[in-house]
Amino acid sequence: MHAPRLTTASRILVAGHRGLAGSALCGRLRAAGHENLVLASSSEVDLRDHAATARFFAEHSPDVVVLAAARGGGILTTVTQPADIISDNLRIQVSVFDAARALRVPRLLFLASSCLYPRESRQPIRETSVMTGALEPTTESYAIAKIAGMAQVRAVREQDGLAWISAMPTNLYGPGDNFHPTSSHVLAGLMRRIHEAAQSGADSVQVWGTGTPRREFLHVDDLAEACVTLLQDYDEPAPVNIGTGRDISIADLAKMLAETIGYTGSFEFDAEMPDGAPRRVLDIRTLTGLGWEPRIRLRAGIAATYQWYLESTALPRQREAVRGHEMVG
Ligand SMILES: NC(=O)C1=CN([C@@H]2O[C@H](COP(=O)(O)OP(=O)(O)OC[C@H]3O[C@@H](n4cnc5c(N)ncnc54)[C@H](OP(=O)(O)O)[C@@H]3O)[C@@H](O)[C@H]2O)C=CC1
Ligand SMILES: C[C@H]1O[C@H](OP(=O)(O)OP(=O)(O)OC[C@H]2O[C@@H](n3cnc4c(=O)[nH]c(N)nc43)[C@H](O)[C@@H]2O)[C@@H](O)[C@@H](O)C1=O
Repeated sequence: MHAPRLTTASRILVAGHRGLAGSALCGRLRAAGHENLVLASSSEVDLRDHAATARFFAEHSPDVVVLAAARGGGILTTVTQPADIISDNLRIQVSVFDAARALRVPRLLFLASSCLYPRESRQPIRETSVMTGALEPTTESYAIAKIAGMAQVRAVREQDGLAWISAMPTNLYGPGDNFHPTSSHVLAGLMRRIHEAAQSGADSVQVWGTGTPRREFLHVDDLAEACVTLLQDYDEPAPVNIGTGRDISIADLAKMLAETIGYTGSFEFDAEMPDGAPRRVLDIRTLTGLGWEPRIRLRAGIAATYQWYLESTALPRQREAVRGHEMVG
């Protein structure tokens, strides 16, 4: 099996190109001269639809596929919508993999997730820990869909000899993130809540859970670079971790966000909300062994993301409010 080279002539289908990861990857590919991108939003092609996905693939005949489309969200989404999450993700994965397999697409990268590791994994988590223990209940349906996706990628690789690979990104953040109050991941959700508290002069901000869980945060531009490294240089059956190898408690993340935003109030921890996994930090030696390393330190990444948030979301909303329009959430 020889993985085809990624060239500027490659037709690269990025599924999920409007999302956090997909948009950063498209930016990275275009910056390197890859203009031959095959893209469709979910309203153009619903990837849960097996027949529509097959037609889309047949029409465009991609050489490379990156599956960055998924139904995801933060801990509250995975707790409250497990049935939608397992069904949509399994269907998206099966449609995309079957369509790519029918065309014998030679190169495919599937983005799984670090949340598929067992809850009590030894830290930092090595790739060999996949399926070695019970899952974290708050993300179980999402994790099982991702594990099934990785199994399908590996099975196609074995049966058909195609150079398909899987990666497991850690918690991502950056420009283009979802800042919705309930469906977002922690960094974007807290950034918005702390920003709004600073604007309104609130004395305290609510933080979900106990603040003790530890997470690892990777800027999405580093993720995009990691995807390119894997497409260029990795062709093994084992899935690869994408992270920073450094973690931080949620309480300390809240403090770092407050320092960036200039918020001087206090935090109230809501222990009624789920904590999720007690700790998740990845062993990234497989990826650093290929020459990739994370470049954006968390404090700098948070500052850049906050700047993006102000420019894209907060300032237009403030201008609307000044003009007397209703503020939209
Ligand atoms: N964000 C994170 O912290 C992490 C993400 N991941 C994984 O990385 C990948 C990318 O995540 P992220 O960028 O955050 O996700 P986003 O939620 O930002 O974007 C997901 C994209 O998937 C597309 N999509 C969803 N459902 C469908 C559908 N039925 N048909 C077609 N397209 C669909 C959406 O397209 P549209 O906009 O057109 O509706 C959207 O742009 C996912 O596989 C995710 O599981 C893994 C670890 C951490
Ligand atoms: C990568 C992985 O990420 C997800 O798992 P998670 O890391 O547990 O998700 P999270 O980012 O939503 O929360 C991290 C921690 O932070 C706490 N927390 C505090 N305050 C807020 C808050 O305001 N919002 C959120 N969302 N969490 C908060 C929260 O209680 C938890 O302890 C998977 O769902 C799945 O989507 C996935 O792939």
